[in-house]
Amino acid sequence: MTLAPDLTETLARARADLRMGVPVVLETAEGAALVLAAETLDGQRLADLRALGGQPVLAISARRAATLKARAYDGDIARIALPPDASLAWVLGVADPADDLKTPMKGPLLTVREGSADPHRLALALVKSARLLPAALLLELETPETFAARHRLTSVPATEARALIAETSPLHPVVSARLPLEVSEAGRLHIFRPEDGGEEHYAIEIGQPRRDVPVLARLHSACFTGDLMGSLKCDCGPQLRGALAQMGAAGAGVLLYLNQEGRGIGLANKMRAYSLQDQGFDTVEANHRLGFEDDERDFRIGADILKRMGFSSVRLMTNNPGKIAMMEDCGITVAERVPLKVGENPHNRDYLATKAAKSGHLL
Ligand SMILES: Nc1nc2c(ncn2[C@@H]2O[C@H](COP(=O)(O)OP(=O)(O)OP(=O)(O)O)[C@@H](O)[C@H]2O)c(=O)[nH]1
Ligand SMILES: [Zn+2]
Repeated sequence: MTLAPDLTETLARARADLRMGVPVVLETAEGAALVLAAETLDGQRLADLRALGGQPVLAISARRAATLKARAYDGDIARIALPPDASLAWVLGVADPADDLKTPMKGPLLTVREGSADPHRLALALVKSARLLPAALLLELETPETFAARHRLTSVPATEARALIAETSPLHPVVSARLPLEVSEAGRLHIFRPEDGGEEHYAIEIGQPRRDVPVLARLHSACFTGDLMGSLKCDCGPQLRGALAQMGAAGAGVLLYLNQEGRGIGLANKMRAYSLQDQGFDTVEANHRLGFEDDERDFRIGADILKRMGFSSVRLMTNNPGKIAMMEDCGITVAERVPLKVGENPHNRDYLATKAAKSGHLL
């Protein structure tokens, strides 16, 4: 018997540590590396890192590297050698594009090309899954065997973690209860919880949809600003209410409310993107400058929930062809696309036009 955490639980701990600014250790085939998330780094930990000796490396995504004009020898990521005199502000400036225009980074940024980039890639995947900016400091450890235990740090076996982090965590139904809604008194809310300590996702079932014919369905990604605050910058609120209203009128349907705020980058990063949009960048460019892809959502989650609820075929309410392709890939038949065009206003007109031009949304 062991009470020790398994790999999934260890990764959840590592994410929590990184969010608080606590370093974690990656055990690699060659040794081990200390990892710190750039976003939550502080002056003391930077000094502690330097005191260990060696050459710290700041890993960023190729997207961010393109903005900073740093060479990304590793394809999808770049490894910048931390200059000896680099301050905390310097590290944060590489990670966060907020002041790119006001105070452009002074180059050239020296990027590393020798050795394996695998630990750096994994570190970036970890900080991203912790909803932090995709930038991490790594230092190869001289005495890997005892380091984590001596400093009471979470230690992650890199090879096994790499495979696990690419997978979608299994989801389990927790509870469901009757929830009368304005659009239909026959509402029911289901809660699904992932095994990896991540956010729960919800399904709202309206009426008693048949499982043997395509169900009217909507995969809605959380948007705190649009869904709850009535933000005019996007069309999420009207889409959410419009979809529920159509399901209510039809007497049956299922709406998945997926907690993938900001197309999977989290609310804090979405607000960073909004700041960049105020500097003149569009929704896609803003994500790229932050180091993210324009859409970081994992749509397998939605397909898994539908299957768990017994649905295999949907009439999908969306304007996003990517969602349709992803559902089909995940084994859900999209029998019909039901357009969902509501809520255009002067503030979101450019946002919607960009989605049509760059993300292939159907107008
Ligand atoms: N990163 C980022 N996310 C945004 C921005 N505006 C809205 N979002 C997020 O985008 C998601 C909206 O997704 P959906 O409503 O599923 O929209 P969609 O993928 O365009 O597809 P359909 O609405 O189905 O046509 C929500 O998670 C919002 O929080 C933005 O400017 N930047
Ligand atoms: Zn929105």
